[in-house]
Amino acid sequence: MAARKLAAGNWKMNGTRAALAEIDQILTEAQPGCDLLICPPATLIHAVATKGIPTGGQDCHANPSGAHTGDIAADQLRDAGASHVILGHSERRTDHAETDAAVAAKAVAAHQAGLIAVICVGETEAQRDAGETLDVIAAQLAGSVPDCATAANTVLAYEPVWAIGTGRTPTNEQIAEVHALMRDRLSARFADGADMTLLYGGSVKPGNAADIFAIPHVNGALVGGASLKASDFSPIIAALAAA
Ligand SMILES: O=C(CO)COP(=O)(O)O
Repeated sequence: MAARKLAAGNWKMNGTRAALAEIDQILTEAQPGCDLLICPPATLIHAVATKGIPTGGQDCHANPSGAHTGDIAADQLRDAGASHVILGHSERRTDHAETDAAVAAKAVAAHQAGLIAVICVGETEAQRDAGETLDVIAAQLAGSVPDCATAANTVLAYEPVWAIGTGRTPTNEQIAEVHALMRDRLSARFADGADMTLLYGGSVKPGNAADIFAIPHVNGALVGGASLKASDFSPIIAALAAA
């Protein structure tokens, strides 16, 4: 099997039920050969999943249940209709001090619940400026991706922290360098690492999507702001389908 193409939208803390009309519009733009995923806020997971589009959470707890006010278990996401969960997003790593080990434990919980883990890695601007990007990514991959990862249960997303929500993107060469490293490390560690879907995320827009999808080992995108409106997300889906 080859890596599947995936256009994933991360709605972050945006959207109320009024936003569900966008899902209907996005569904009309679905393309053969390109998987779709919407990760809405937890309050909308069930409603989005009910529309028949693959749906993901944005985090889960490492434990299956218990006294963890405000948290959500992988099984609960699954019960609400989710098939995926984003883990280790830089906003979680920063806002909630999530370590690589915590992300890996969440990924194990996600796999046990039958969810596909979308595990995020990415360097800060200071780390890039210091020439540490490849070391940072390699360390995050080693620490955040659990041994039970397979191409069927895990997707990786490279999201440079400095490119998220800023309108800035790395050069194609910089993206290519990181995705090649990811492919190498995953292939060396996992029997089917060559088939794992690798996403790029960070200021993906209709205007830059086709260029980014032409980069080797970029199998799709994890899109923030431009996934909130079908008018922005649909051309990105079309660009991926055409890549
Ligand atoms: O963080 C992101 C997706 O998870 C990227 O967000 P933007 O597309 O808004 O830069």
